[in-house]
Amino acid sequence: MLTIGVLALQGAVQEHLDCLHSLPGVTGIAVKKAADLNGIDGLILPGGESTAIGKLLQEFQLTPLLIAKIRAGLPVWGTCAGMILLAKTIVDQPSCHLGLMDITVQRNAYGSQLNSFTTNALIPAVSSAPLPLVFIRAPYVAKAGPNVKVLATVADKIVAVEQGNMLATAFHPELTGNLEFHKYFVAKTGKQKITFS
Ligand SMILES: NC(=O)CC[C@H](N)C(=O)O
Repeated sequence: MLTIGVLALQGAVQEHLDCLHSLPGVTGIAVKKAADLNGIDGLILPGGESTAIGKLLQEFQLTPLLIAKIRAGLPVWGTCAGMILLAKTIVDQPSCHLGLMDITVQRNAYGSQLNSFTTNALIPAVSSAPLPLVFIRAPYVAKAGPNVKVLATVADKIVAVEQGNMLATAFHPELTGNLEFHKYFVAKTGKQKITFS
């Protein structure tokens, strides 16, 4: 059984847990405090509001611990606000949060909540069929370093990236009913014991 944590300070936590629980051989747990990080095989940083999540990480003294665990190789996947938390640089902001991924992100890059949209894209690394992508006050990657693999672009903007043990998507696979991205991340935890049909 693989255990995947979902950072549960704010945002779309339950939606990710529901997706994880629908995968055979996978259990999802809500991560609220340092002790919850023990024994997890991977961690999802959900969408929500990156400033709020960043503040709560500081308040609960989780920032240095998370940085250390991810640097040590803990597989992590940031969705939307989670992508912003992972970024080394945030456009027009003097500081970052975890600052681990070699990407520059533009927050709210598509406008306000009203400009949220859904589209489909083929992401060959993840699935042979086009995947539904939901963008909600989403960021995009304005710049990616040489060690960053671009997994997906939409209208020439980078929206999914991978760097070693880190995966980040500007969109929300947990809101689509399509589990391909969750399967991809679970497989990425390195324990390929699980093969999904
Ligand atoms: N859906 C999301 O996670 C939105 C992210 C949010 N706009 C932020 O900047 O933190």
